[in-house]
Amino acid sequence: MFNVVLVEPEIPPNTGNVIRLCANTGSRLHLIEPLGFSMEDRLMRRAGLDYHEYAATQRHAHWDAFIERMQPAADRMFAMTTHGSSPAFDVRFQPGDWLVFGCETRGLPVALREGFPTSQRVRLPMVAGQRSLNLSNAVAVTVFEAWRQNGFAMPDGTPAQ
Ligand SMILES: C[S@@+](CC[C@H](N)C(=O)[O-])C[C@H]1O[C@@H](n2cnc3c(N)ncnc32)[C@H](O)[C@@H]1O
Repeated sequence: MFNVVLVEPEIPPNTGNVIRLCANTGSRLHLIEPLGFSMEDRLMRRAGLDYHEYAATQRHAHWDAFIERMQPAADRMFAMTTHGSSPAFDVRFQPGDWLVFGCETRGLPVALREGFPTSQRVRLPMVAGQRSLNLSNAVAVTVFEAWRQNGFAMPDGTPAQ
């Protein structure tokens, strides 16, 4: 349904959580390398993921390789960032949208973030003075909001159970 893009994630359990979230919501996951860990990392293994949960995960050598391979529509990509000016709950998400998240310590690279129109730099609300949400929590909130807006439909049009 949606495409989740993690740019250079660093912490295995976060990516493990996102792999499971994508499997549970019918989303595709794109991991932009370099990753801060091996997919065989014991902390990834500890996430206890089943083989089928990896099925919707693709790795890309770097951002430009991702763009060249997937050809995402520029107007349907959203940079999820604490520096965003568009509140996530005001965006009208569509099936197939690309939701782009930064890494745990650095967030999205500034040049990449500023390549998005301000209307596509999207923020989740937080209490004033807080720094950021955990990466996998930010992905979960965003995917469920996007999915909710689209009636919790699956790619083949059937409703979720
Ligand atoms: C732990 S945060 C990164 C924190 C980093 N120190 C920074 O300043 O961006 C990891 C990612 O989660 C997403 N995220 C976390 N909190 C968010 C928020 N309030 N709004 C939008 N995205 C958020 C962003 O994609 C961010 O790059």
